[in-house]
Amino acid sequence: GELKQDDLVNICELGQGNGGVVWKVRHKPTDKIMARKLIYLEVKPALKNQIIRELKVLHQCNSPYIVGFYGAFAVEAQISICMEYMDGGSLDLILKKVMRIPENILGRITVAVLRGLSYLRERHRIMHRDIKPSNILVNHQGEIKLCDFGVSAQLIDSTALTFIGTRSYMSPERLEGTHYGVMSDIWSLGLSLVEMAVGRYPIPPPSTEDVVDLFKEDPHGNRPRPEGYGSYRGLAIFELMEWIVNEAPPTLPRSLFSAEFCDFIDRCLKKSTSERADLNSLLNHSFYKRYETESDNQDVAAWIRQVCRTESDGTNDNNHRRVGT
Ligand SMILES: O=C(NOCCO)c1ccn2cncc2c1Nc1ccc(C2CC2)cc1F
Ligand SMILES: [Mg+2]
Repeated sequence: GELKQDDLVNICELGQGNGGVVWKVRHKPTDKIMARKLIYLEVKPALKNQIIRELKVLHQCNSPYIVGFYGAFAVEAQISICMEYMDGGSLDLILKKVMRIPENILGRITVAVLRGLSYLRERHRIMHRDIKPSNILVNHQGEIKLCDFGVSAQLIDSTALTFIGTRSYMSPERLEGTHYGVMSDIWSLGLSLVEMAVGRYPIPPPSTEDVVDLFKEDPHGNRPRPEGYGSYRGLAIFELMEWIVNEAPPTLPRSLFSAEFCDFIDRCLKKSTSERADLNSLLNHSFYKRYETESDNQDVAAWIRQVCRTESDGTNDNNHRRVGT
């Protein structure tokens, strides 16, 4: 049945994105645990009703690679989007816990994102529009799913001016304001994978010694993160956008990653959309092929357990309390 505010009980806050806050809630009538995103919108009632109507299309968005949807409603100026609770959280938070994500896990993430993008395009004729680590969620079953994609055109229009992220995963053509499409999602995927592989936002690209330093292991096999590690101390947002449009795209260091992974990234991060790989060619790339055969999610489930265990019992040096952002 329809979700309504009075049936939801707050358990704890899961996070604050630009323009939205997400709560872990319990739906009393069904005792179901959900994630409830609240988006503050001062729009005329007609537009609010249109947004809710457009969000209801999410009931038809059923894929193993898309976060489940329970319902959407508006109370005054707040839009609520109630979705599947993913107990492993988003990949940006995971990345803060570990130094970087191993290539085999990035391969499984790549399979899930490409299959999620294909599902959205083939079945719903939409692109994601906001691929980045914080919009890729995982759970303890080892499932990897997409959220926060542009299903409601009116919500996109109503929030276009406020939802500018702090760091840009936007493609050069999108930053230049020319037409863009799912090719822009491919750029964002490439940039997100480089960030998760190296352990820091990749623009401006880390120097070779930066990367060697990022990968230096102490004898115990991992290194506590020094202050400010991973948190982006570089360019201001406008300089960053200029860099993306004018400078060469980031690449992966070939000495630390497989040739297939490096090639996959290079094809995603072509600045010219005509040279950039499209969805179908990536679904035939050797890097994707290497991981698409996995029949279950046990490898990811084991990794998530290990990451969450180290965070809880603090066995891992990675968990030194980090100051700064
Ligand atoms: O939340 C968003 N941006 O995040 C910025 C604010 O933290 C956005 C943006 C544009 N959108 C256009 N239509 C929807 C959304 C949308 N939210 C959203 C989309 C899909 C789902 C699926 C059920 C999983 C959940 C969602 F919350
Ligand atoms: Mg988000």
